Amino acid sequence: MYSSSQRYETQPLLNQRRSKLKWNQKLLKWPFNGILYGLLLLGAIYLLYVFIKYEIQPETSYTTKTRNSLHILSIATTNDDYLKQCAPQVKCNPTAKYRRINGSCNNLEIPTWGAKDTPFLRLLNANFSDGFYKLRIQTNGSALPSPRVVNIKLFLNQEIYRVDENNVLLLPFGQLIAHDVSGLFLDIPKSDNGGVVDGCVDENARKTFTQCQMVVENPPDDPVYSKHNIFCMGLFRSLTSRNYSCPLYPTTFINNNTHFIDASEVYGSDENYALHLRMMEGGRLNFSTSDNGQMFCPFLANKNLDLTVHKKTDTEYDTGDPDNGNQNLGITAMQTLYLRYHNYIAFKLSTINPYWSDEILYQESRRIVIATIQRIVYKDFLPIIIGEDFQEIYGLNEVNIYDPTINPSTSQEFSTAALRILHSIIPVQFNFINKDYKTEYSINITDWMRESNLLPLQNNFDKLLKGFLETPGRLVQPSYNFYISNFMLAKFNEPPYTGRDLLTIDIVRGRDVGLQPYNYVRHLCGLPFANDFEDLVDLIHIKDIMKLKELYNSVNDVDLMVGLLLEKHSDGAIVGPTARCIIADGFYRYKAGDRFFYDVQGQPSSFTDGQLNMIQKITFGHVICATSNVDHVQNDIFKIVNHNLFPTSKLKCDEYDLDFKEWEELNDQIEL
Ligand code: HEM
Ligand SMILES: [Ca+2]
Repeated sequence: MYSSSQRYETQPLLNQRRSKLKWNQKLLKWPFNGILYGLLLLGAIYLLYVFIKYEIQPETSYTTKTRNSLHILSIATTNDDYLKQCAPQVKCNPTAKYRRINGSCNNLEIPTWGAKDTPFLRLLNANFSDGFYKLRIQTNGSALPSPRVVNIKLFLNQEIYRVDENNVLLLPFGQLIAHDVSGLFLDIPKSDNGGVVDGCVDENARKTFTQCQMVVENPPDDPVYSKHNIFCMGLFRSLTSRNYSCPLYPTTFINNNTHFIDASEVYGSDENYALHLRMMEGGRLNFSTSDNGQMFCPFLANKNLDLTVHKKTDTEYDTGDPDNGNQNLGITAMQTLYLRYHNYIAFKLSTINPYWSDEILYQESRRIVIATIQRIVYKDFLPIIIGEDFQEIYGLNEVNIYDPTINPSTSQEFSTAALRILHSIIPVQFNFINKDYKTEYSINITDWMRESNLLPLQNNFDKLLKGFLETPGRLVQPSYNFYISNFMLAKFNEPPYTGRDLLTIDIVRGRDVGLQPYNYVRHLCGLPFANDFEDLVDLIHIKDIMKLKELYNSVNDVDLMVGLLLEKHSDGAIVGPTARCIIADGFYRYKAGDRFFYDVQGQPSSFTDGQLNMIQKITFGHVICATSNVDHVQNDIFKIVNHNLFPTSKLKCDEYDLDFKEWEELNDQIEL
């Protein structure tokens, strides 16, 4: 499968072939040579069949029209198994104007492509030690290094304290998009009395419950946890297709959200859930109001989330992403922003078209919200991540590129490794900045996880947004901040050392879902296959290569997440070439594989020229102005603009008005 590893074996193979020839010549004299050659012929035909089926036949993606030399093809052989064995029959209405909530019927030939509860795509076949589900081991048969040890040796305390030219807003927006395209749920084992089984507390559970196989032992000399007698991290494996009554081989993982960039974190990925978020009046989404009259996602009382998480209060919000919408203050702020934006547009449309039904107002507003998110992703966000030039030559700036042969699914390599590189931009703190550009206070992100009750107090939402815009971000780097690397999800009122290590989790999650090691993915991306550790020197610093050598037995064992974090960044990008390749592949799929993408023409869902023109004027700045009391926004929304040095360079929110007249009297038949 991996041609370069074969290439390195060329010499011995030739020798073998020479000796075989002599053996074959002897065989010619053998009376049964006819049978032998018959069998050989059959074998050759079979091999040819396998080769054609699995290797030569390109992924049904990328037609000649859109394909270019930077694009990669999935060479996994299992991606169609779900379609063959488990995909439900779905009836689609090809003239429907609005995308379905669960993402089905986007592709009319393969209606489940990109839908909620369908598998992540694999770019390379899964890698499990038993070929099916057991965690990967090293090529020499020994256990892989503990992910916590990998973190300690390579990344912890290696922080670069230089600030970025990008601001903190890149973080919550990036996380919003991550949750739009990916939702991997945990398989939490329960005991007979319904309690969560913790593999750290109960060592037997590690044998009884496969879900507990991922428990991470912290080393006895752990620089942080050992001081507090914490020797174990009780992590769980992810839900598999088996949990969805689809027993695929090898183990396959399911995306709980729609794969498309379709604001599923705002509206939900499930029809009933989406209905429950709606007010059913004026096209609006349900909301709660704070003491000072501001709009927030509906407050929920006494919601029992994760048993392992202690709560300071019961304030929580009902969002389209019940799993993650409350995870930290940043993401909850984004959820709030987009709830408000939806209701703002619904209100605008209702004043233009007072006779529109709730349904039309909801769907048209949703369509506009999705379009603006897609625009921000491709215009502002992605160029920062993969670099403007690369984005251009990859073809990601081309418009109207829908291609029904492209599978829009999120790849496992994308969501469980490449995009997670951006966990390194998580800062220690969020700042709350007031109208006078003064930081009123700061909070540690890790102290307030799953506890977003600060948000509706006073003008905190506005100050937090201002903080995102005005605080320089943390540089992408091969090290997560010290708090998220040790104290994530630390329990309130207990010493803060009970927390988790996000980097350890990211490494082990890659093993959980069976990602191939770095070397193979790097090679898929067109980079030279490393024959030994030293070959990594093209992209990885020699001091890190030395550490890799101490940790791993072979260069073919290095975890994907680890290699991606260590790679030198590509020109103009904030990630290295392998991460860039996987990320670009993902965003290409979300655009070229989405029939409802906002700039697609000639579909029942297409915007009119006038509407498209207007959509193209909506920036993230506009969204922020429309939904908050922030009064100035920078043109380049993710960049730091020093207010004291350039006091007039920002746009004033009250000069920012967009009208929706292009939607006026749009009384044509709307098919749902
Ligand atoms: C304060 C900010 C953030 C925190 C606290 C955070 C934390 C987490 C946690 C705890 C997980 C689940 C880990 C697991 O069990 O496997 C996760 C998953 C993930 N994160 Fe983040 N994250 C943050 C920001 C970001 C950003 C900025 C990005 C990228 C732009 C990102 C991308 C992802 C992705 C792709 C996943 C996998 C999602 C899935 O498949 O369910 N995260 N993050
Ligand atoms: Ca989605």
